[in-house]
Amino acid sequence: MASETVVRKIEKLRKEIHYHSYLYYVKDQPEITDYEFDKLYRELVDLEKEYPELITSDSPTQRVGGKATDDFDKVKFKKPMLSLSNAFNAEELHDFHRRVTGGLGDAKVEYITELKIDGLSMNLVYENGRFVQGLTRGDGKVGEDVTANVKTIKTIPLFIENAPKYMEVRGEVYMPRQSFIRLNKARDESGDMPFANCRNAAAGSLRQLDPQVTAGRNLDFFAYGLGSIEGMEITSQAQLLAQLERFHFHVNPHYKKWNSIEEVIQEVNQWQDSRRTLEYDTDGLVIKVSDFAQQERLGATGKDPKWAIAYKYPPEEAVT
Ligand SMILES: NC(=O)c1cc2c(N)ncc(C(N)=O)c2s1
Repeated sequence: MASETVVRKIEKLRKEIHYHSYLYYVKDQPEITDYEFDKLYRELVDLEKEYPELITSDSPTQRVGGKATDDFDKVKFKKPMLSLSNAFNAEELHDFHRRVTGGLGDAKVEYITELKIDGLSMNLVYENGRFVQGLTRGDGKVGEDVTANVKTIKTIPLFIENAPKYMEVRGEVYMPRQSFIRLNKARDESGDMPFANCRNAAAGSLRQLDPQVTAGRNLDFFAYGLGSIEGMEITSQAQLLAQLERFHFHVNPHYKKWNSIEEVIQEVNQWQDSRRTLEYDTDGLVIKVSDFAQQERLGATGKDPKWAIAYKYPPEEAVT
């Protein structure tokens, strides 16, 4: 039976490895060498081999631990995942603004803009800080349980310090462009059909039946929202993004706050071309009323929230 010192040693190693993984994969600012990291990891693997009863699902050694499955369980969301209505030009953004100010009795509105990532939306469930379940969006009411595959995504924290009792984090799983190009080259060489775009490649990689295959696809995740939550008070989208960063999630850095729809329109125009320099595909910008109380007041019609809209860029001409 493991002694108290072994238990403490294992917990210390896990915390260190989680932290250095965050620095390496999320911040891209490692503080130790790969050699030192590998030594810590090897030490934990050896201790867990010696004391298997101490292995927990949130240990960094359990990222690629799941077994292959032949289908995914379907799970009902506590809080449905809404979809976004679209705007395709400035006039439609003015219409959105008129609806928002009308619905808020002309109160002052702060907007926040975030890049719309071309991937697949996910719901990640954390209980007392431990990652316990990853669900695809599905139809917004029922998602598919792809937990074993989600665990292989290195920027998704398996354990969060000072987390609330229950928290659902929402965001986008995506495949960086460089990984997409490498994957299609390998598929071409092995005679497999190439994926049409990054989004299809991410969806195909996440819905793999074998987590070992998913682990090799270099998927990433941008956190941007919350599902059901207990034990944490957040009052705005801007505050939420800052809190998700403090929880060590990968948060897309290009979010900005604005006090007028005219500034939002300028931001939308600014990204029209410059988004092509990013390392991942985007298909627009998401514009949200930042204040959560104002979001509540505006509510949602059916599936679409009235406090957010997606501005969509025309699809890029496919490179022939
Ligand atoms: N369907 C949705 O509600 C969203 C979809 C997306 C997406 N693909 N990328 C970014 C965000 C965001 N930052 O809010 C959202 S929100």
